[in-house]
Amino acid sequence: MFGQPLLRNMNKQKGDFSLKLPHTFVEKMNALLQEEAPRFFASYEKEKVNGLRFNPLKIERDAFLALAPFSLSPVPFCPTGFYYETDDQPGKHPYHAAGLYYIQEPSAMFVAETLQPSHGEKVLDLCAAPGGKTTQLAAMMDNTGFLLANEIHPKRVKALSENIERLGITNTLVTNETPEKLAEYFVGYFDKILVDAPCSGEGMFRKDEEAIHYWSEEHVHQCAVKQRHILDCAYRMLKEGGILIYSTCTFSPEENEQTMEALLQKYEDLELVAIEKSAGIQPGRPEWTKTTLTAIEQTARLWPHLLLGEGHFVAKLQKVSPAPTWKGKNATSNVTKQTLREYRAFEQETLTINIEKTMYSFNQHLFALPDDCPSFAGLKIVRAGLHLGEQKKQRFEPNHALALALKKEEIVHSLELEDYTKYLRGETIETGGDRGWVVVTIDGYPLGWGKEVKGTLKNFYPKGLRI
Ligand SMILES: C[S@@+](CC[C@H](N)C(=O)[O-])C[C@H]1O[C@@H](n2cnc3c(N)ncnc32)[C@H](O)[C@@H]1O
Repeated sequence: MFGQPLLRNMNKQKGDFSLKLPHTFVEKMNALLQEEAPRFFASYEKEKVNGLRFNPLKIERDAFLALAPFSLSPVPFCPTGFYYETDDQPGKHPYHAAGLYYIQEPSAMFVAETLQPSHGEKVLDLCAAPGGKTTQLAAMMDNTGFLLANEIHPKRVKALSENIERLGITNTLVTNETPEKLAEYFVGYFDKILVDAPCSGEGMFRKDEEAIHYWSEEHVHQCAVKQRHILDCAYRMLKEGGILIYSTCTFSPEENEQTMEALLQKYEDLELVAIEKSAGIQPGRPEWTKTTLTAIEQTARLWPHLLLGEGHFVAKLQKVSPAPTWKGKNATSNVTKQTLREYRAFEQETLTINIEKTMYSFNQHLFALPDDCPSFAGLKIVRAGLHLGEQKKQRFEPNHALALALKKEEIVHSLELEDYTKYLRGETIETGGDRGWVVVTIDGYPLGWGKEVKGTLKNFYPKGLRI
């Protein structure tokens, strides 16, 4: 349902936010922006805007708009993105648990749009948690090809993995590695790489006031050093002709224009590719580089005073000369006949489809690997494609991820409920049926498993997700 959140939000005043901004940051932005600075600082007095992206892996745009009980208006630079009103609280709706959308800051949606991965490509999201861009990339790839989503921090990788599960993503390997380790494995492997870099977060001050407390000039410098190191690793993993996207949510030229300038000076075979700009998106600033590099105008800046969203920087580069080619092998199945037989017996009873992928088992857990999945021996794997379930004594127990990756017509027994809170709270539900494995659906969209035995549905909604 379309509403007018833009105008209402634009007019909401937030109080004197600029008073909380670090003094040195204010001085620096004044010096950089000069006569534009008052408009920039005025944006801190406005309420932040909220965004969500519907999930085209599960629902089409018109069906989503007909179903969503929120006030929505389109984000001009992302076809799947919408602004919503703060009072809507889409994160609390069962449609969120069903993975029909991902809540994401609107400017952040522009990054994956710039990468534009195609079906069947090999794509790396090197700094991926909590998964805003990974989930967008996987949807653009229509769950085909191979997507490696990596996150260095063990706690943050869990959130990434859960979001991938909720959105029904099946083409992704989730790893918890350093960029250096991945660079040893994947020399010249990827068609497209996203480095959504850790940064000083200046563009998020309005959304996340904690970022203000972390800010210092020293932190900006440390981030710039870290970013260059991550980019070195990304460069090694890019194949000839491959595309690299670099993005931050900060304003500082040291982390943006100057990081790109240093990268281009270091690697002669990297070239900037022009990013198409519309809807208030601005070019990067040559005058903020050390060598007044004109080509930097091809990069993009999203400013909170010029569009409805927070601050972002995006650059697109291409590797133009021959690169070493990948020498690795693809993963092969390690599954025993017995495990496969038990899974197929479950599948025949429960699903109307056969999942024909390379099967892989970690301990008793069975996964359907993404197409052309490279061998991952020695890497810290958090999720390997679609988690089908666990082999228990003489039976197969399906995983939550499988329910969330299915369409209603792929399920033999499903159950619509009048009251979803009971299911999402993990309670047992009296159904009167005796059908075995059942997928609980909301308006036909899977929420999770239940096992219906002698009139009662035993609840398999994961404990960690219960409300
Ligand atoms: C801007 S956030 C990524 C946001 C994510 N792409 C999304 O759209 O949801 C940057 C990520 O980089 C990770 N990071 C921090 N230090 C890193 C390093 N040295 N190498 C790789 N990633 C790092 C952080 O943990 C963080 O999750």
